[in-house]
Amino acid sequence: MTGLSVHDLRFNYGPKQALDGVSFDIAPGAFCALLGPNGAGKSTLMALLTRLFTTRHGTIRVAGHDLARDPRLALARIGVVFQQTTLDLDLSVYRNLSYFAALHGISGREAHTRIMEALDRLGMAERAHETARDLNGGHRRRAEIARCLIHRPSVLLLDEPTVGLDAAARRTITDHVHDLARDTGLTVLWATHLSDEVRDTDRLIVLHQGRVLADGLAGPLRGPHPLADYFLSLTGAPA
Ligand SMILES: Nc1ncnc2c1ncn2[C@@H]1O[C@H](COP(=O)(O)OP(=O)(O)OP(=O)(O)O)[C@@H](O)[C@H]1O
Repeated sequence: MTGLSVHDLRFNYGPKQALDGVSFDIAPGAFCALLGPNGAGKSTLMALLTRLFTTRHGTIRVAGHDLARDPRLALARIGVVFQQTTLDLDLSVYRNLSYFAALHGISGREAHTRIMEALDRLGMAERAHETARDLNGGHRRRAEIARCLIHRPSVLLLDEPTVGLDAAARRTITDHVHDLARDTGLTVLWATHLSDEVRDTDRLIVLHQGRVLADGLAGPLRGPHPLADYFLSLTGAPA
């Protein structure tokens, strides 16, 4: 298994149990939507997957590397898009990506090739020399996703990456990331509370109050019902 594997993960904020025995395996090249209402535990899970938080309860394996035992190897295989933008708005798109490449020890011609390849994948090559501040929200997000690809990760983690974007920009970004999983074998974990971002062919994990309530292909799970109705019936919360 070279994708993402989580086993019996538990995490507490003091007396508050945010994750209560979360387990799943995501195969390489799969697009997995992590659907949960506010407070489900999505951000806590992302924080554990990126090692912002640690826990003694449970295991995480990234591309076969145990995150607790081999953090450097595991983290090197991850690309992350956080909820809040982390671009330097005063730099060009290209400089944002070349700075990130340098942090990963990639420079010169190799860095240039990877940067342009990544921007091209996200339909952003023509905007390489625009200042990040001048981009709209959707283009900023695409630049951030391109930046995540520079070090050629195996697993891409996105924490509600479409928050604040309009419907067209949300659609473009979800399409791009689905294409990435299909074309490059990248394993994707896409946290969202919006059921319209999930396709029937996606793997779907429903998280609620720190527990996995459902895990499978989205189409068969929802059956004849719209996904939003299925989600409501499981969690009592709208999506
Ligand atoms: N620093 C904290 N201290 C105490 N409780 C917290 C803290 N951060 C989160 N929680 C609680 O842990 C639970 C999971 O929160 P988390 O932010 O992981 O959920 P989420 O699914 O990401 O929600 P959202 O979509 O609102 O970001 C919630 O009940 C939340 O109130």
